[in-house]
Amino acid sequence: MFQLRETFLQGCVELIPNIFTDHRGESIKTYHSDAFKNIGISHDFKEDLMVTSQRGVLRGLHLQYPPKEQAKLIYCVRGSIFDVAVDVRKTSPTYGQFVSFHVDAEKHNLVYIPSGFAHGYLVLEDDTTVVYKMSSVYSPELESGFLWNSLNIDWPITEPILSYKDSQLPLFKDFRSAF
Ligand SMILES: Cc1cn([C@H]2C[C@H](O)[C@@H](COP(=O)(O)OP(=O)(O)O[C@H]3O[C@@H](C)C(=O)[C@@H](O)[C@H]3O)O2)c(=O)[nH]c1=O
Repeated sequence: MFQLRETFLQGCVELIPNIFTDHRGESIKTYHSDAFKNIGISHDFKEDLMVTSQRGVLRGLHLQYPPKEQAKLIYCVRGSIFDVAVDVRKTSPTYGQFVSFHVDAEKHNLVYIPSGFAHGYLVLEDDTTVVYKMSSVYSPELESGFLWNSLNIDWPITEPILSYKDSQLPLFKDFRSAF
């Protein structure tokens, strides 16, 4: 039901869903609990969020700490993003390493990011709408993160539009992971 594309960061994967097309349009299943279980993703997802942003907006890099850590399933329903996941699992051999994806409403790809990763994205087109499923509810007191450009990520922008909160995040080198 989903084509799985693994990355070198264990657990962080891209998924390509089947697309059913007929003369009326198309149908795409973005989530199926048994199919996800078969590829090792098993969550009782607790929240969905739909976020629209303009081109040049960068959100991240964010994570939420235990006991409300969040695995995320991300896709675009309109437009496209440069999506980044950074491994912050302290015992991981790939700690501090990252992977990026071009997530695009026209490609219909999805990205699954386990907990223990920081996440962020740059919006590539005006009126891009991103949908996330999250495995825990939003808990602002457990939010953490680090500055978007404090790792060597190849962001295709030099002066993104940031929230004030994101502009004040610490550098990655000063960030202490609780994972
Ligand atoms: C993320 C989030 C925000 N909010 C509210 C709080 C605030 O008023 C408004 C905007 O919040 P923020 O500025 O934190 O939103 P934003 O900067 O878009 O934060 C998001 O960034 C991306 C990269 C992620 O991975 C998400 O998990 C989340 O951290 O929305 C919720 O109610 N629930 C949520 O899950």
